[in-house]
Amino acid sequence: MESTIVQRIKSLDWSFHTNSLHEKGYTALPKILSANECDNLAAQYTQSDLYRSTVNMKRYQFGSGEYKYFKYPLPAIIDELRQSIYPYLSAIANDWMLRLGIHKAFPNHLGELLEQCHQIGQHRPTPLILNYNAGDWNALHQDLYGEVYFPFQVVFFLTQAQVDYTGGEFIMVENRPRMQSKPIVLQPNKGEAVIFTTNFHPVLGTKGYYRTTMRHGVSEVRSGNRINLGIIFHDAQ
Ligand SMILES: O=C(O)CCC(=O)C(=O)O
Ligand SMILES: [Fe+2]
Repeated sequence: MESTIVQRIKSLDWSFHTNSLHEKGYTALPKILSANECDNLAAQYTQSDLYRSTVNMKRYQFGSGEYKYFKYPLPAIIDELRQSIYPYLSAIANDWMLRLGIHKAFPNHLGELLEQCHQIGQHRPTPLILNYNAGDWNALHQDLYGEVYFPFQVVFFLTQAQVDYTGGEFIMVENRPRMQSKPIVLQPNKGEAVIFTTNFHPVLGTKGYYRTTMRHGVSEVRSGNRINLGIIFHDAQ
């Protein structure tokens, strides 16, 4: 992959992905990171000076496995991904707020959103790298971290299903008011990504838009090692 991150993000079919986010609350992106970029990010898992904290998932009953939150300054590739994807999503986020009658407008640039986070004491970076071995899993959850939050996040798959690991499907559950929940199971390839709602998804009903809430997690890894990069846009308290 010769092109810059900005060029790769720009060349995505944003009208397709925008539609898919509106319709389903998530969208699966094609390969964005090269195998080499994935390997480098995964190999940096043990480089402790890059991270501000390490979470043992079992200890907090979040599932089983381990993840680490990056420190500022973020590695350049993560910063570029986060900055370049954000503006496409802030436009959709603003449509969602209008549809749901929520008086909230997200700025067009990530820097301004982070500024809003800082003003209310949310200073800590949220991009993270997750590492699962056989038997590990991630309980259904949301990544909100404070009063200011951005309604989308992105997860990049740094290892290859059926080669590096088996099991470990990416799971989303859409909770529909007064209806049974919708399960969504994805197993993207290495270098691919999924954009999904952090909290809720506006769905058009007979009386206008209503919200469903979505949670995400990971099914048990049956064998091997699965490493993913999560990009959350808001800073944490
Ligand atoms: O490992 C995964 O695919 C789940 C990652 C996750 O929970 C996140 O990116 O917020
Ligand atoms: Fe998460």
